[in-house]
Amino acid sequence: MGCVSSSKDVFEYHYDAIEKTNSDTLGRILHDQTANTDVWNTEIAVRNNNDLTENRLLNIPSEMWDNCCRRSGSASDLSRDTVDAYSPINRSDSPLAQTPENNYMFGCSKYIQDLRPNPTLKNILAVTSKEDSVWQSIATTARNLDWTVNRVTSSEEALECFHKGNGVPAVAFVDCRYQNDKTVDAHQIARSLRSIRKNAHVVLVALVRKSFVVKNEKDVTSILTSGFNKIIVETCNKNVWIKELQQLEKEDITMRSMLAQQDAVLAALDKTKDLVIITDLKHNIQYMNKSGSMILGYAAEDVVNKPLAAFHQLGDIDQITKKLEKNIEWDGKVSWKCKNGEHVYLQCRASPFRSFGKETTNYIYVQESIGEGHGYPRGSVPSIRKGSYDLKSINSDGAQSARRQSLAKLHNLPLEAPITKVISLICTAQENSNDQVVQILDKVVDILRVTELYSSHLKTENIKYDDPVTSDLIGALITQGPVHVTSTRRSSNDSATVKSQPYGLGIAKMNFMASVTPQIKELLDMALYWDFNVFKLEELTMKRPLVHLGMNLLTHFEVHKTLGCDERTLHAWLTVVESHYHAKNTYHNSTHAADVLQATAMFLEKDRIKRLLDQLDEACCLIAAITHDIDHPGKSSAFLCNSQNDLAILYNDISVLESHHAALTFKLTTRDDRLNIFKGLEKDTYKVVRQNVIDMILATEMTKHFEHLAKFVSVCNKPSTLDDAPIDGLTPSEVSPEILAPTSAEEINLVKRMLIKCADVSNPTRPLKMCVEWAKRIADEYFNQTDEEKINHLPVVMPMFDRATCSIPKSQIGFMDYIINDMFETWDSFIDMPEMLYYMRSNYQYWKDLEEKGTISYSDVCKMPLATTLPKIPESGGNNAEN
Ligand SMILES: Nc1ncnc2c1ncn2[C@@H]1O[C@@H]2COP(=O)(O)O[C@H]2[C@H]1O
Repeated sequence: MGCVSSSKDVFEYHYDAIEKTNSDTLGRILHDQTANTDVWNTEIAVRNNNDLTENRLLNIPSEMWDNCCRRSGSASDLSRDTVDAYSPINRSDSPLAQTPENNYMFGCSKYIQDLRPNPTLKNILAVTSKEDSVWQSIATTARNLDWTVNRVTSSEEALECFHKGNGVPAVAFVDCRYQNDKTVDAHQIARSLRSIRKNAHVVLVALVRKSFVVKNEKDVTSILTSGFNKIIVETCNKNVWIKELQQLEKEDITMRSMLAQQDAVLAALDKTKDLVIITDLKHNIQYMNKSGSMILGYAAEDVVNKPLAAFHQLGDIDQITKKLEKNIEWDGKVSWKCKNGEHVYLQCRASPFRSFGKETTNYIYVQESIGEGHGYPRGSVPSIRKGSYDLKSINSDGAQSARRQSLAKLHNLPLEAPITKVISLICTAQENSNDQVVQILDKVVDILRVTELYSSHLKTENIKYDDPVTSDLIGALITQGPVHVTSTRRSSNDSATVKSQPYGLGIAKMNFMASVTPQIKELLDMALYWDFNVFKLEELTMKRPLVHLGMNLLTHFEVHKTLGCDERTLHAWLTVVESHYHAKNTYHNSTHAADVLQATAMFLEKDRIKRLLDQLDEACCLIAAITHDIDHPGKSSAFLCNSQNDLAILYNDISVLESHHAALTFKLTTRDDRLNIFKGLEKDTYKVVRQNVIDMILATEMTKHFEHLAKFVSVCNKPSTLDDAPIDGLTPSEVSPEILAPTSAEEINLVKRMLIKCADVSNPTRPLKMCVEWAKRIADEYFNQTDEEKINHLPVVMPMFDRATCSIPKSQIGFMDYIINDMFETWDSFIDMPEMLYYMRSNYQYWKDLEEKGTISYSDVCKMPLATTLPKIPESGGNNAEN
């Protein structure tokens, strides 16, 4: 007894034929007789024509099938190993299946292993008009093996069983022994059954007489062609039926279960939003899922058997296919051509797939789509794009795939951050753009995705400085944390301890100005001119310029009223604050604070700023200016880090000084009601003030200079009025108000940061006399630091700032070139302050001239007479430079 059945049977049968010479079944006779051609060909035809799905599931591609069948004429060619390896049942045990390439996308062996045949499938429908001993033998054996057996006596009844849908038999035995039996028409049953899709997986067995297979090759062919899977020769031998039924259960029914499972997998592929394409080895598309059709607009028939390259936009598909041909996975972006001529740019992972054996059998392309539960309209690509740009840099291992998923999820969160909106807008723009633009925009998106969006990529080591002094200065200013960390020596005299100086609270008067000398009063009358002489004030007030200028300007801006405190508190606060500036510092003392306050007040007077800021903003700006360097030790943050100062330890080497200035401001102010200028504020208002003041103080940190500047330029550099608007050929009426002055809270914050930053380093834009004085003072402070570093064997942060050798003009030219000039040009275009720019430019020239003359040292500069070199102030400028 034997049979010719499914593709797998062909191999196993073939193997049996090699192995066993003692043939006792007709099947083997059948094989022997037909080993050479027609029946095999017919069998293949049945497979390929009637049951493509099965062929795919069995993982025996037609070329392999062909090869093996071709070889069936010389059975000894086929080694046992090869046959075993091809056998789905044996494959998982075969050496081939256990090779390391199991990492490789391997085919169904795993699934076959995993598969547990559904016990409810063990039911047989016997279709025969005559219940003879052969049928009794089949039925008894089957029931003993736990099969359910039902019998019907006509074709109609048989088809009825399949049409009703419930409990459709897994196996149908059709009696084909009686050629003239009109009640059971085997061909009709087979054809009707196969015409209904849901019955495609039923195992149809033809029960025939021995003479049928021995003599009628044509009839064998015809019965297989009509849709039968197996031909079994009649027998009453129960052992034969046991073997047949076991084979049916283990193989045929298992195969049917797998087919059902594959259908489920295909249905799942059709439900996924990812676009999946499978090609053969020649890169012809074999399968594209529904998402593919939805996104690209093609029906499956449009693409199947077409070369993949026909649906690809750029020529780089070759690069992908070449990788795949070398069995290398490929990950990257692919531009697919849609049916309507548009293009979709998707992140794709292409993998070789090996269904069996050692060779690749297919290539699988999965394009990841992430996002909303939409019904895949063609325009739904933004969600896919989101995935695509997130996934760009990701390689091909599983961990990165997981990361890809979480990134994708992150981007799907309803985050309302402006940057996510921007990215979303860019993605929308990409949809209608050509590839070149898409690629450029992808790069833009990549840049936008970085967290430190506005931090400058201008690193110390990347800047080409004109000279070493500039290199030292700018490098030190824009570098965070400790420098020259090679030294492990600890400083023995950390200098940043907070030293309170004695101060008197009782002197505050309601009318502070009444108590000051006429000279001071006269000077303070000029407090809102750019050429206000703060050094004169320093001198007249015996180094207490901050209290005097502070009272003058804070009352001018009515800060006490805004804060709800009296002038007495204001005065007490200023007194305490000033006392916490170190008078011994040549630069970072209360005169510098007064200078920054004065510049801040001047900026606040500008129309554009007035329009933007309310009184609370003004108060915050003035308070931040007054306190921004409180308790400055006269050494840089880098020095504090290098010397492991307590402050550096407290603030983890991050924004050490600025953090300290801000923290001390609030500590001092709030610890004593008599000087607590915030006491009168509502809790929420206080929070806002605190936040604002801290933000502005921190903004003075020079390591963030380029970041703040870039942000300001990109966000706030718009025309202030419609009259200023005619940019890019637009007339004022054509300019929408949104592109004018900044309005959002964030934009206002940027303006305030820029304001205090400019005030903080405005000294090179002051009248020459003051500019030079500041330059000498800062250089002196730097020299002191260098001296101290050398004495204490600390890393020298700015070695060029050596009292004996340093070129002051060079340091100023460098400072202006890298920090000041661009910043003030930008600021001037925002607030319109020509005198500031005028001084800046003429001062720059002054330093250039000095450098040319070789007047470079600190003492040289000190000796230079300034009066004669003072420039003329332009019309709108100050009038007080010589005070
Ligand atoms: N005229 C100047 N020449 C060189 N450096 C300066 C000058 N003015 C200010 N700076 C530096 O700029 C820094 C701004 O922040 P700080 O006030 O903390 O410290 C300041 C000095 O280090």
